[in-house]
This record gives sequence, C-alpha cells and structure tokens, in this order.
Amino acid sequence: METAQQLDKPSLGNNDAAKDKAINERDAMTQDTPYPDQTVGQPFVDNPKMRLRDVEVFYADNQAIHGVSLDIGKNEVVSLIGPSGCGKSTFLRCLNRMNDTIDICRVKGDLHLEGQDLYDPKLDVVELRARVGMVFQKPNPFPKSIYDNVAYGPRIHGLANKKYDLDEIVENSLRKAGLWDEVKDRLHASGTGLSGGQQQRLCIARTIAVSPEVVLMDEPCSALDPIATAKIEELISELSESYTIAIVTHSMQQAARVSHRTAYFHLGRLVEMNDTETVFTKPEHDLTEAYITGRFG
Ligand SMILES: Nc1ncnc2c1ncn2[C@@H]1O[C@H](COP(=O)(O)OP(=O)(O)OP(=O)(O)O)[C@@H](O)[C@H]1O
Repeated sequence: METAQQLDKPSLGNNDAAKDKAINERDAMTQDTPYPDQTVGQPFVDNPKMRLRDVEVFYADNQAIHGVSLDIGKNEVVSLIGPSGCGKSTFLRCLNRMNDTIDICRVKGDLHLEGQDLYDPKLDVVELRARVGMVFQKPNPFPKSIYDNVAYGPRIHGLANKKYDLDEIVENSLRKAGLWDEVKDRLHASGTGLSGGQQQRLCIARTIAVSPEVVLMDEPCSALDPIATAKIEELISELSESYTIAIVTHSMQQAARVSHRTAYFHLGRLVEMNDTETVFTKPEHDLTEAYITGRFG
C-alpha cells in the first residue's frame, strides 16, 4: 500500500496561502494512513449510465488521477468531494472530454456512456457534450438575450424545425430550470443582466435545452449567495427525475443534501464511495472520516 507521503505532491494551479495551508494539513494528517488497495464502499451499481474504469489523467508528467473506477447510475445524483487539488474537477471533465481543451492533458482508461466509448477517436465531441452537458462554477451566459442563450444549442443541433418548436423548447427549459416566471416578460433582455443565481439557472436551462442524458456540475453554487444556492439545490433534486447528475462540491452539507451517493477523492485516488448517508455518518475509511470531521480541508 502507498501512503500519502510516498506519493508525488501535486502542484496546485493556484498556489495561494490558504491552499498551501490546506495541503500541509492534509499531508500531516495522512502521513501514516495507507490508501486502500481498492476503493472502499459501493463504487459500482447495476446497469450504470456511466461506467468508468481505471481512469488516469496526466498534466504533462504530473499524474492527477490514479486508477479511479466508479459507476454513475441512471437518474442518480453523485457528489465528488475531497480536499483542494485532489482531482475532483479533473475527473469530472473526463466525463464529457472537456480535458481535450487542455493541451498538456492526457486521459487513459475505459470510460463509457451506456455502450458508447467516450474516447473513441471517431466520436463527435460536440454531440457528446450535448449528451453530457456541463454547468460551470461561474455562471457564463453568452452575451445574448435570455431567449437566444437557451435557443443556441437546439439551433446548432437542429432540434427545432419551426419557431413554435423552438419557443416551446425555450419555455420548457426555463420552466425546468425554475426561471420561467422570473423572465417570461423579458426574454429578449440580455442574459448577462440577470442576478448571479438567475444567470446560473439560465446556464442550467441552456444545458438542458438540448435534452442531455447527464449533467455535470462543477461547484455550481460557489459564486452564489445562500438563497440562490438553495434554489439550485432544490433544482438538482427535481432535475434528477429526468437526468443523471454528477456534481463537484466543496460543501459537505450540499453533498449531503443533494446526492444519492458520494465519492471521496484524496490526492487523485478514489478512497471511498458509498451512499451519501453512510459517507457522512459512518465513513468506512479513516481518510474519509478525517475529511468529513474537518481535520483537513
Ligand atoms: N490545467 C491544468 N494544468 C496543469 N495541472 C492542472 C490543471 N488543472 C488541474 N491541474 C492539477 O491537477 C491536480 C488536480 O486538480 P483539480 O483542479 O482537478 O482538483 P480539485 O480537487 O478540483 O481542486 P479544487 O477543489 O481546488 O478545485 C492538481 O495538482 C492541479 O494542480
């Protein structure tokens, strides 16, 4: 078994003092704690929507993800948690090949969306990103009208033949994102003029307008106030009736509130994955327990 001490310390993109302190605390805490040979808990499910095996990710020579295997079930909400720099966002970005946009990044392993190999060189990545949509940390509406933000994807994917069909997609998407009542009278106003929480719901509407099967969310509430956060969390629960969702979050309370299963990452390893209640009340691994009890952050 490897210990944290024996592993290369990953370098963080943003080396501010708080991150360095968190890393030092994490390393002190994990010095003598062996990683499990295999992820503990229940990383696999029957008939998964996404089947991910032996995933390894490298940024040039720095390995950020080490042999991670897990499933994401249909209509399941899975949270990815762990200390800063443990690889949550890197792993999430593998699921719709957003890492392709980073030149030095290489991904290895078997990653499947139902029968589809995500890294099949013949795969159309634009189509993949319609099937596996993504909502980012910072709301990023296009500098276009509210209507055009939502209509953009359906237009480029040819999902509506008539104006009437497009109107219907825009309305349904805004309704599902819980934004319709707030914007129905100003659909042609700029999306960037909305509040932060509204912009994030607009981005969710834009993502679901192309009828994705999976929605990836990378810290979707970190730029929002508690009221806007509560709205997004409520929305995640509603959306899970129609979509499969994977969410990266720094908030353990949020993971506990919104997800069915939770995956605990540590220095690029998946230490434990279990139903969310077990992770937060009876974690099986010492590293998970140390993290959820706040012994490092
Ligand atoms: N674009 C990049 N280029 C080089 N290295 C990167 C890049 N993005 C991430 N890394 C490295 O990969 C490792 C994992 O980073 P990642 O951002 O995935 O972690 P994280 O758990 O999401 O962190 P945080 O919670 O701080 O957002 C870190 O060592 C980081 O420095």
